Amino acid sequence: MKAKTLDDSTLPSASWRAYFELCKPRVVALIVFTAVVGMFLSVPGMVPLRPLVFGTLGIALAAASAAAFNHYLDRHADAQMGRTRHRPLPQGELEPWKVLVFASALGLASMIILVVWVNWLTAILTFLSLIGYAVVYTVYLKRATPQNIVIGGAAGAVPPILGSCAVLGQIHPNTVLLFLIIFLWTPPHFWALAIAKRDEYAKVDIPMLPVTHGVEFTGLQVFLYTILLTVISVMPYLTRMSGLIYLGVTVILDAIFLYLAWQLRLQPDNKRLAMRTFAYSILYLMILFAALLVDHYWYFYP
Ligand code: HEM
Ligand SMILES: CC(C)=CCC/C(C)=C/CC/C(C)=C/COP(=O)(O)OP(=O)(O)O
Repeated sequence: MKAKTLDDSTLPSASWRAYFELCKPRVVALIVFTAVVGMFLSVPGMVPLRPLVFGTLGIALAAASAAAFNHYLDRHADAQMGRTRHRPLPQGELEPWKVLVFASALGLASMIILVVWVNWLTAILTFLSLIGYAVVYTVYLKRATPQNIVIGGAAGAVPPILGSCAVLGQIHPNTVLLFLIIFLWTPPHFWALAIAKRDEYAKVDIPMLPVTHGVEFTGLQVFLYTILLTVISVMPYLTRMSGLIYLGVTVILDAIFLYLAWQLRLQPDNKRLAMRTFAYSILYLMILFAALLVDHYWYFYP
């Protein structure tokens, strides 16, 4: 544990910042955004207020809980990697038992909100995503196979289905397409970062693809998954779920992603390029989901 001084974790604000960081706020923000888009795409007009407010809150709390469990369970590996060394647990800003209580409390609050004010199906599916990420991925898959993020990625791809379920009480077929988009986006998103950080993963014996199969093979996989992503990303237009605004935006987004992934395939040792591809992947998903939303309402309120 770090010595207590007046200018760090002993101050309440520093402690709140640490708890906030446990929730991986930026990741959770994008996850929640995909869930909210799933809600809006399930109805022609405005989403009823109750599922909108409580569904969003319940899903956000579950994702934050999963993130906090991940901080707790990975605290030893996190202490050894430059990218994660600054986190609250490796820094000794919080004691592990407090993080466990915090993560459990968020998870419990999420379940109560979803069961009482939303519906059982959303609560069950959200719970499965939480367990999928916090337990199946973090505890088992991450250290078991280089396909860890492909399988574990399913948990992060479910939120649009959760959003839709919160509104309709059932799974809308359109949101399965949104699930597939995030599912196929995850490998290029993460493997681009893993190429850049492969030495750190090797140091802590985590079998990420660039560690087990090298950067050339990983670069090829990033490119191939980006092609699959391109194909699935135009499906909302082809199935008439979305219109020309969505198609126009997506084609541009895909072209840039394909270009970056192709470059990465040619120069898989280029860490700067790998980080640029990773950063772009986040922008890609954000803009694609925003385009789905704008497109949906453009045709209802032209
Ligand atoms: C198994 C699935 C996934 C894996 C393994 C993964 C992995 C990662 C990693 C290692 C980082 C870097 C975090 C850091 O350095 O603090 C990251 C960042 C990020 N990820 Fe993912 N991710 C996954 C799924 C998702 C999903 C589903 C979303 C959202 C829909 C998402 C959104 C983000 C965002 C927004 C960031 C940037 C965070 C920041 O700037 O602090 N990720 N991801
Ligand atoms: C609805 C619901 C409950 C969703 C949960 C999904 C969720 C929180 C996904 C987060 C994805 C993510 C940041 C994975 C990285 O974990 P990592 O351990 O590989 O990365 P790290 O080394 O940065 O911690």
